[in-house]
Amino acid sequence: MERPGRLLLVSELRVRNAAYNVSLSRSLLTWKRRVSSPVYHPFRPSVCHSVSVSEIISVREEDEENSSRGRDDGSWKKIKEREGKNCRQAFTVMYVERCRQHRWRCAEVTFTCSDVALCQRWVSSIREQLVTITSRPKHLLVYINPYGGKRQGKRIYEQKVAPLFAQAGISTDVIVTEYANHARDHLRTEAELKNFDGVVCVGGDGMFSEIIHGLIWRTQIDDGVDTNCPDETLLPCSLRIGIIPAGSTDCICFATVGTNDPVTSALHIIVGDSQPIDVCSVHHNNTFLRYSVSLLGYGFYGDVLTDSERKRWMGPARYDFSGVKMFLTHHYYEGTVSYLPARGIVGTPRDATRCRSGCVVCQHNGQLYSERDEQNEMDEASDSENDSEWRTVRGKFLAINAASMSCACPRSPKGLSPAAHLANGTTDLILVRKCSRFDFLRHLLRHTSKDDQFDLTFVEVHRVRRFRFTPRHCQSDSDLELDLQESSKRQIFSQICRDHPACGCTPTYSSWNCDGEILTHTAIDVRVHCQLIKLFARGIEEPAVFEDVANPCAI
Ligand SMILES: CCCCCCCCCCCCC/C=C/[C@@H](O)[C@H](COP(=O)(O)O)NC(=O)CCCCC
Ligand SMILES: Nc1ncnc2c1ncn2[C@@H]1O[C@H](COP(=O)(O)OP(=O)(O)O)[C@@H](O)[C@H]1O
Ligand SMILES: [Ca+2]
Repeated sequence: MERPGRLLLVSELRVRNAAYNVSLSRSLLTWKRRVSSPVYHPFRPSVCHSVSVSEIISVREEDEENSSRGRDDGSWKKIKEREGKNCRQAFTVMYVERCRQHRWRCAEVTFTCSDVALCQRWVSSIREQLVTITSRPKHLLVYINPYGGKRQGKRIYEQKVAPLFAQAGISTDVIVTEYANHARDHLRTEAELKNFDGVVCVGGDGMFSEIIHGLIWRTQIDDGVDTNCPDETLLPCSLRIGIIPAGSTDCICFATVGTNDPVTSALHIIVGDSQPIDVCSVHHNNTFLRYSVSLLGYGFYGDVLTDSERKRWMGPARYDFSGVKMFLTHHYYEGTVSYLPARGIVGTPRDATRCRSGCVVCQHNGQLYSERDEQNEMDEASDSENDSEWRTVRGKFLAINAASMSCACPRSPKGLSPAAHLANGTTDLILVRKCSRFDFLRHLLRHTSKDDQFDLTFVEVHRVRRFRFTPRHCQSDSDLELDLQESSKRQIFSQICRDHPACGCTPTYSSWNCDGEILTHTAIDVRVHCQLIKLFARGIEEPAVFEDVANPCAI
């Protein structure tokens, strides 16, 4: 709990019908019920509330108009009734209240006082403090995908988010997209970005992906960066991005906020949170393909996505249907994965610690203390040049997943890589080798339980800065010769399979699932760009310490 510092204002005000000592400092607004009797009363807890100024959404003076209309909760009406016609002055403070499971709500408290001037002084003092918070956005560009998830994006925005933005004094330009890539192309070519303090997307991971593609492209083009070159250092985007979850998985929102709740996301935007995020660039033969911030998955997750796109009419349930189907199909894919292990970093994918709000590892870009200075001097391109560092794994895989964040979502609350960091400049490369259906099910089920999904002989995980994948049929001749023996065996079986298509013979290629969008190429070169973008988020908060909950004013 923050200490209040020098008090700016202290008064005795009333909340409902009780007298409170109310104080305002630069960091805290506190209201504590006055105790009429000095005798200690063990069964009447001292009622004391404290709100960080940074989490006050707004303050409004209650006026005649409000009182005659009667607000939704009727609180001012009740005050008027209690106080009679000779009414008192009142003001209402709206602030963030934490609920269960990382949800935030907008709570209100109405203070009354007998003196008009005092009431106005309170309102203006609180407003003055809010104005000093420069990280809060004032103008936002909002894109709504009306087609994602359960097709509720527009309703969610209009009913749950727009009223909160209005209350917080945020003005918006809203665009409801009319086709796929509308938002991306608008950001690339039309949007007057200098007029905005941030961009908000209402939709799923695919909609978020459109926004980052537009913003990253715009930032690089403005500075003449060649995005087709995988070794180019990309420039970070200055505008923050807010995600109002209205998609099917909403993994990026869940993994950065801890819940998929539109009101919580709106409040994180209003208070001006900022969370840097790593971005992977995906190239094929020196041609840029896509960016990814959460999952790049080949094999199982690629197949689930491809199959589920044909069943969009099912809504989010399509993933469950295709998930079960692809699990039963049990396809594996051959290829070569090469990766550049992340050196000189804090942590491994097998750590018990988690990336949480204010993560110290991410604050230092994942670098060890001793390595930071060296890192500053290091030319990042040398990563790709130092071939001795690259490692190669060849084999048959059920899944190849690169998780640049935990990829937590309601289906898997701890995610594909629970210890992954949001902003340490690495991605966790998870290789699931061909195994029995039973073993693969054990691995998958561990995404939903406390058990370690990596503690299996056929699973390996590496924290990397860069990796490449080549499917077997794209490998060089010399590579292929190594597999000659096995190949002749396969030819016999593939003939049998052509004759009996129902035998379930595995296809040659899968597709890459790139944040929920299908990639057009299978051979890819992936590189992590540390903290390329920023979200209106703060990472998942640890649950409040018991002491603070029980006694919020114990400071
Ligand atoms: C048979 C038991 C299976 C239990 C497996 C549970 C594992 C679930 C892990 C899910 C990780 C999801 C990573 C996130 C990917 C999203 O970017 C992507 C697109 O999201 P959106 O645009 O919001 O729809 N979602 C998916 O690819 C869905 C994967 C679902 C797999 C079952
Ligand atoms: N107006 C639109 N009509 C059709 N597709 C759209 C529209 N706007 C965005 N899209 C595309 O919809 C796809 C799914 O969006 P997304 O927000 O990820 O929802 P979901 O989570 O249900 O997949 C994305 O590929 C996105 O580019
Ligand atoms: Ca999607």
